[in-house]
Amino acid sequence: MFGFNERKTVMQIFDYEDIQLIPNKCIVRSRAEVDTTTEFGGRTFKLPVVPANMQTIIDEPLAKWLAQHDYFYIMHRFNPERRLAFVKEMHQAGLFASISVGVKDSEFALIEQLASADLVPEYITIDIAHGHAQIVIDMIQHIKRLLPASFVIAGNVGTPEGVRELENAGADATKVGIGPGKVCITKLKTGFGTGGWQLAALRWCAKAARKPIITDGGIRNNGDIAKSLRFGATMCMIGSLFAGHEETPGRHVTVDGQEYQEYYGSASEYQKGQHKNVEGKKILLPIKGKIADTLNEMHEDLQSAVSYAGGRDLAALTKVDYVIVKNSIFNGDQY
Ligand SMILES: NC(=O)C1=CN([C@@H]2O[C@H](COP(=O)(O)OP(=O)(O)OC[C@H]3O[C@@H](n4cnc5c(N)ncnc54)[C@H](OP(=O)(O)O)[C@@H]3O)[C@@H](O)[C@H]2O)C=CC1
Ligand SMILES: Nc1nc2c(ncn2[C@@H]2O[C@H](COP(=O)(O)O)[C@@H](O)[C@H]2O)c(=O)[nH]1
Repeated sequence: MFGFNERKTVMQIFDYEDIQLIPNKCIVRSRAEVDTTTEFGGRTFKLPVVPANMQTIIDEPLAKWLAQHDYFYIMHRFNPERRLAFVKEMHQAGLFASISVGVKDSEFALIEQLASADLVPEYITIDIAHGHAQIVIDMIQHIKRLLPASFVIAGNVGTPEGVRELENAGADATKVGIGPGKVCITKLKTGFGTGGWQLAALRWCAKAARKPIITDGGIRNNGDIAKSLRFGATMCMIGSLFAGHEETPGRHVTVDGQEYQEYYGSASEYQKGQHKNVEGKKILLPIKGKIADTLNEMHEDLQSAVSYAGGRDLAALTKVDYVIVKNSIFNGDQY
């Protein structure tokens, strides 16, 4: 499958399910030798993975647990009044603070309040559906002016032009993915986005990027993490694979004797409390057990992937050959 980029040159269009990576000769005696750590924003994390900054995926106790165990986290922005105290509490506990902001006037004011209180979050993520926007550029510059030591992640975008503009404005990393999420309906409601070709969009954006990219949405299997690194991601933001754990905060519901957890979009009516500009839905996922077990399995699968790549750390994944085996648009999702 082929499409055209902005310069009208032909590019290949594919998604996670369409790609298979090609093995190289193994150079480790055991997968346990493989190092899956990654450096991001001046810290080293155990995995190139971050749970989505959504209300049914992360809360403050889980954020604290992730930081204590050397995983990257981004706290969501849906308890806006808690963020100042959250930064203070994380710092008092000797942990890094990583918060999300929007772009409303009150969010610009929050940055001013943090600066006046001399509270400097190590990471600030600007979390907007359509991140290729002047208001996001304004917010990046506002943060860089008042909190220059914070590492700023800006998004979401879906084009090289979006990546470059946010980087040029001062973003330290960009987040790529418009509409590939499991509970996303943007592609159906608006006709726009990277849903169905997120991996190709990542590749397209990564070719233009000079700073790290977080790929966001569409990861359905642990092998998709290795594929994301192959096509240019430094980090993978994941919602649905983390939804439904004992520690994730979605409400539990019982249907026909089976226990489920809610996973809903940040632009769903469940998040917003009203049916306005809805671009997200709610699904129920069976309870999966402990998040530590899922992270451990991701670690093992990624170690195995690196061994297939013929290396001993994540850099090996960035160079492997691949084949495109098929193509489909919905990535297994239904409206
Ligand atoms: N990654 C993705 O594909 C998507 C993610 N989301 C998530 O949903 C949450 C809510 O996002 P968002 O609605 O941006 O947050 P906000 O409600 O904070 O809106 C962002 C601001 O941008 C304006 N805006 C203009 N055009 C758009 C547009 N096409 N989409 C969104 N805002 C627009 C909004 O004004 P006004 O409301 O008046 O238009 C508002 O002032 C976020 O957590 C986001 O990550 C939502 C959709 C897609
Ligand atoms: N279009 C929408 N996208 C959303 C919404 N809420 C969150 N998201 C995005 O999805 C990913 C998680 O994707 P997954 O495939 O791993 O489940 C998340 O990080 C957001 O970028 C929404 O309401 N609409």
